[in-house]
Amino acid sequence: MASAKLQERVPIRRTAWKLADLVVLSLLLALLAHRATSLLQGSAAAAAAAAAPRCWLAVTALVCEAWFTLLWLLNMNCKWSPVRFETCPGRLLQRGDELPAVDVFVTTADPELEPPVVTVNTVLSLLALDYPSGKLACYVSDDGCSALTFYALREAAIFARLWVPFCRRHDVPVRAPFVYFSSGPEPGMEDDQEFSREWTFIKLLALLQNEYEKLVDRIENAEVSSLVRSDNELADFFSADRKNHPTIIKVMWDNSKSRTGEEFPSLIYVSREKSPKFHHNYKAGAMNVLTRVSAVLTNAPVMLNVDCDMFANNAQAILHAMCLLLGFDDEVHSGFVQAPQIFYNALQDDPFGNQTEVMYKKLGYGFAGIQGIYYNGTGCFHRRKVIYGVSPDCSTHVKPRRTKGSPSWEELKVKLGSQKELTESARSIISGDMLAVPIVDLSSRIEVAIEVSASSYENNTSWGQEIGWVYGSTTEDILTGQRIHAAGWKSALMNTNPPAFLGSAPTGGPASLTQYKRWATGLFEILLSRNNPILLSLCKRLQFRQCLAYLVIDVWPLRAPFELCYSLLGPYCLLANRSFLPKSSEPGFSIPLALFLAYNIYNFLEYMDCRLSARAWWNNQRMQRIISSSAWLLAFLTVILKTLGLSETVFEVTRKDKSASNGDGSTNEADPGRFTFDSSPVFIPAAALAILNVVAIAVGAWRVVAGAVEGKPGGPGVGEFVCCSWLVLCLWPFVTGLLGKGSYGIPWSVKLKAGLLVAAFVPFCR
Ligand SMILES: O=c1ccn([C@@H]2O[C@H](COP(=O)(O)OP(=O)(O)O[C@H]3O[C@H](CO)[C@@H](O)[C@H](O)[C@H]3O)[C@@H](O)[C@H]2O)c(=O)[nH]1
Ligand SMILES: [Mn+2]
Repeated sequence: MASAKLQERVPIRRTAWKLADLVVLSLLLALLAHRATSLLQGSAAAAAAAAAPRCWLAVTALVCEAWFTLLWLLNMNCKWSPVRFETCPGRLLQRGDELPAVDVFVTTADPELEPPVVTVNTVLSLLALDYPSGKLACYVSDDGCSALTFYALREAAIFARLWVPFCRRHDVPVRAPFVYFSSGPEPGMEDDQEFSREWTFIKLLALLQNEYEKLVDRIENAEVSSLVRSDNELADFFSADRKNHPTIIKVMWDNSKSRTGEEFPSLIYVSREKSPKFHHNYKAGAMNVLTRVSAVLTNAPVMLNVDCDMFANNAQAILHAMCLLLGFDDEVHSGFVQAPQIFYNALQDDPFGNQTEVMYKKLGYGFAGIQGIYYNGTGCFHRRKVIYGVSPDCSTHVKPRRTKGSPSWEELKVKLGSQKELTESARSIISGDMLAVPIVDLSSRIEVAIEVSASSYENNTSWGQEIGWVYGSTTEDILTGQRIHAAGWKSALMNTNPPAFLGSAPTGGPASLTQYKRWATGLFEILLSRNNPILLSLCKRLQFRQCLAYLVIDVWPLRAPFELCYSLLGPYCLLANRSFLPKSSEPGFSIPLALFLAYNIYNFLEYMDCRLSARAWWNNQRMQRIISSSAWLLAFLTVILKTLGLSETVFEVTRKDKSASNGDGSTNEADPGRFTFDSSPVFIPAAALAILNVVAIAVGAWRVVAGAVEGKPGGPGVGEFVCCSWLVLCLWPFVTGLLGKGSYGIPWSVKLKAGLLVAAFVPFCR
């Protein structure tokens, strides 16, 4: 086996980075020490003078700085020992072994926010992947219960009959039609072929392009209301209310009916039952239904899940994943295999700070070196048995009795629910090897599939708890990944060139901040739940360092109050004529100065290390301040309100732009990189912070000019001015937004509320 290793785990050396980590850490500690000693001296002096110590300003600063130090330590732990994995799919093919079947899940929820053309491209790219057609099945979950999505997929299935064989025969690199047809024929593809073959190829290509354009045209101009009435297959949608309807499952294509040479994987449409009586648990609920439906239909031992906007960008994606699923001596090393989330519509220099590339390369590889990369919700291959809550040491045989920490077969049956076909399929998955034989005739099993997708099916079972995708957080991916790691599994980061999948990142202020708010909300829900990493590490098998690594992400919403507090200190001091940092004349001044420089240089170098631009660094560090004072802060407050029973958290679906149909990644916005606003409350705190800092600088500067500072030794110095100016630079989109027009301007309602917040703050600065 060693001669033909399918994968290699390569530790990444980072000695210089470790030193830099320690430099920043020691500066943070020096700052804390300086703060603590001057606090002690201050209170001693106050005691001697029998005056009440007025030290709360310094105490606030100390608490925040202690928090920042803790965060730095958490980050250091996470990044300390990164690894990457190399995969060799060529060897997999050479081995000629049989490959395990894969069930592919695509989720969509709203035909308005997620245009069906986008979903269709994703599905086509997956159907055409390099993998035996009989071993792949694609399930599309439609939480929107949309006739249009159904119609689009049915049309796509017809197109797939031409598309899939074409892609495989001509080894098309990217198999999402919109990418292929927008990039023109691959250079070299026709070069070395004879003239006649080239000519037929070009003719075929023209035919396909024409067919694709017709497909897009049909989808975009479909008259849904008349279709539902005239088309028999669409009749189910006629009276369907998306929040209250029975399950609709249709086999759009059954591969076993393919003619030889024209095979392509089965395609199944699933719109699970919705009923006002049951919470549907958003994407996690959809994934659990897909898991059960596929269990009774094709029951593949491996499941791949992608969001509807995430097309396969590397034809060998599944083969690479197989290298990691099959390539370890012990399968515990790859409970799941996650591909990085990379974006195709990425705007230059990441203006909205949501391309997360540095996060992947620094934190993601760091996680990979501990217990494994986090599950990211999309582009991930799961072992089905892992999803069934099986722990690594009980995986080869279903024990009749309980073995340490793992459920017995009887228990598992209760947990999975009583449906016979489902429990039987689960039994074969848990006890069998990776080569369980798929069931052939799909249409004979539809009734059963409908049964297991009922809203009430999960009552008195463990779905959403110990089995399947975990409920209770709008960031179900991190939560589910944590549960898998807590069961003792490790995970592998799959890094391919070109990237395995590409998705779309939201653009514009409202969409980006809403997405960050949802993530932070979900993360806070995780922290407050019994599935928080600390408990999982104490009571289960989540490794301690992995727990600390998860905390780096999970504490996003908790960072907001600390960062807000700290960013209020500067303007407070300028307004109140006080200071919280050492003066430039004092020896302690060099500590915050060095820290400020070291921290920013460190971050800047990380961007350089990832081959990103200086502009991308600036945009991200700026967005960090904006996100913290808007999205994370609101998420923090929302969850507090939810805990008090005053509000609910919802999964707000991110809008995906339709660039998949026009093919050039362009948006309607004149300047897509410029920050846009709407009247959402998420903008209020950041707008208030921008106004406050501008006012504070004006007041502070006026005092300097009027010479009012000299008389008072405790007044602000350079440090406070730098803090406020830096914040104004970071919040610059908001500063210009105060005067901007249209979507580039902050709406009056937001400005008014922000103004009121500032007015409420100023009286404190006396
Ligand atoms: O009720 C719902 C809501 C959402 N979705 C699907 O969930 C996916 C992710 O939703 P999206 O709005 O695109 O969220 P993003 O912020 O882009 O997604 C990231 O964050 C989510 C967790 O917050 C993860 O689930 C995703 O995989 C991850 O890409 C999409 O395919 C949706 O169709 C459903 O199926 N049902
Ligand atoms: Mn998305």
